[in-house]
Amino acid sequence: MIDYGIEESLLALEELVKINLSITREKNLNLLLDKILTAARKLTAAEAGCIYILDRTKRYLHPEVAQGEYLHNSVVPLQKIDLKPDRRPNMEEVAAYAALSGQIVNISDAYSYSGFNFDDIYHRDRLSGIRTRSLMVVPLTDYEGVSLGVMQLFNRRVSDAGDVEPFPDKLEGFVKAFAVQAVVVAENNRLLAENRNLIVQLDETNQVLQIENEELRSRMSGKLKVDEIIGQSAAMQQVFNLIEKIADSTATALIQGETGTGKELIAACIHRNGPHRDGPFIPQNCAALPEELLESELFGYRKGAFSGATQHKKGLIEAAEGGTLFLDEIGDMPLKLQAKLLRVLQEREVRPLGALESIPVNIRILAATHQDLPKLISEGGFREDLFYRLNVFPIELPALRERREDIPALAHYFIVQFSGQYNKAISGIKPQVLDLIQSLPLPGNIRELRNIIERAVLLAEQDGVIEPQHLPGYESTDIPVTPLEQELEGSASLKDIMGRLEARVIARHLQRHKGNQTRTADALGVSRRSLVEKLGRYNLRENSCELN
Ligand SMILES: Nc1ncnc2c1ncn2[C@@H]1O[C@H](COP(=O)(O)OP(=O)(O)OP(=O)(O)O)[C@@H](O)[C@H]1O
Repeated sequence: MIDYGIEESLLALEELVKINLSITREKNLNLLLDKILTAARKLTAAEAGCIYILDRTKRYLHPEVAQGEYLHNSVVPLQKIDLKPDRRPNMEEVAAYAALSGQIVNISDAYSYSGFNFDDIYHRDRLSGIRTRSLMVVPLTDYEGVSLGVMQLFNRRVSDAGDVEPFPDKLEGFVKAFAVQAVVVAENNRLLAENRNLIVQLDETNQVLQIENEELRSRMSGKLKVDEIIGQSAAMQQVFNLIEKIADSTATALIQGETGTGKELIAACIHRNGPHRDGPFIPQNCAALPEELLESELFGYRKGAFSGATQHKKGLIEAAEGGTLFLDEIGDMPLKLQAKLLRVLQEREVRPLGALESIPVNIRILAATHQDLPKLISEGGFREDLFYRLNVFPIELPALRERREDIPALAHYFIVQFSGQYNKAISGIKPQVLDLIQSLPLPGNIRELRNIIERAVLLAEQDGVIEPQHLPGYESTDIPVTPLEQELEGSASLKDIMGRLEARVIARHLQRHKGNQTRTADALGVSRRSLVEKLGRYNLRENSCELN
């Protein structure tokens, strides 16, 4: 044990450095707290001690470690301490007082001091037969005053045979400095542990999602291969059921859904699972080309069919032989081409521009649209007969907002995809980011979600996780607190805060106007009577001269 005479300060400092080194190496938070307490007891020659840690709500101090015969094995276990019983600061309980005020409390004899309620200590002493005399209560705060908890040290006894002594005042600064160091180490430790937990949690979530997905796929894919299509929602399950029913046939299907809901993906899935799977899958967007060009793209032409036709060109219908032609945005197909397409569907043959003969084709035709085709029919923009031909098997794809439960799995899927593409090792996404995404309107559906995740992966740390600031247009909802607000917010109510602010402003103006009430009232835009009333209320009268 160390006694702090002036000449022994150097020795004590050396001891402090040793202790600091040993606690810096400790990774387990509880063991670390235990080491901190051992060290503090050594520094102060305290017979016993304990550490309380503040919980996340900042409301309760929880006993974490206790040392010394009558605390450690006590028949009365240490209880958690409420910092604000009945919403009022608990200034009676010494540990609560130290935590709330940030002050060290140093008491030479608990039995002759009446400033705090020591009933618990007296009760424990009665049961243990040990008398608590001196105690030092140290708030565990870091350099910025952020509180971790409180350390209590009991009964300074410099030698085993000696009496209990008060803790010397000059020890306070020393213990406080030690506490700050210890808190920083503990806080870093806690953050590290939290980070590790978070990563483990993310890994677990990923694994769960992966397992769920695999299970789902194996259930679905008794026959159906739905790789690359994420969708555990009931709405998507229905879609998979439908696909399974038609996949075996060569039936035409009309896939309807908003932009970005995955129409092309579903079409490719039908193709992959159908009898034409070994043939080509050829997609063509009917809205992407003007009429003539679309016609020659789809139907092809013979040499000399028109002025620029210098050689034969096979159309996509012919090129899709033995496979699937996917006509996206079919609602935008011009009426003339609709008539020609109907013929292909009915006759199963195609006649290129300028050809005399038709060519038989064995293809599957799938079509998709985001438009309301019956409405288009009623407006004369779409052929009814073609609609019925295509609509043999309608598949309605739900918007992403109708199946938000799929968002986490989709997000993870895209994270993996883009992490690979951009050579990053992103390990997951924070739950609150998923919450944020799930609350977005997402009119662009899965394509929009995919873009959001691609951007987030690019912005995230090389081996980090996706955080809120990686989302587009993210603004922190934490409004920064000014130092003045911080200071004033110690007051209990808004009225109290406003009062203190008003008093400060008036005092400052009074000072500026050398106590002259009339000029101060003018400057503040209030009547002199009102100013006088406020001066009384805030006890500022002596700062002003009434006769001016
Ligand atoms: N269920 C899904 N699982 C994984 N990725 C999906 C899913 N649905 C769509 N995607 C992806 O979202 C993007 C948009 O999908 P797709 O092009 O199939 O939508 P679309 O409905 O055909 O869009 P548009 O109407 O604009 O043509 C693609 O990158 C696709 O791979």
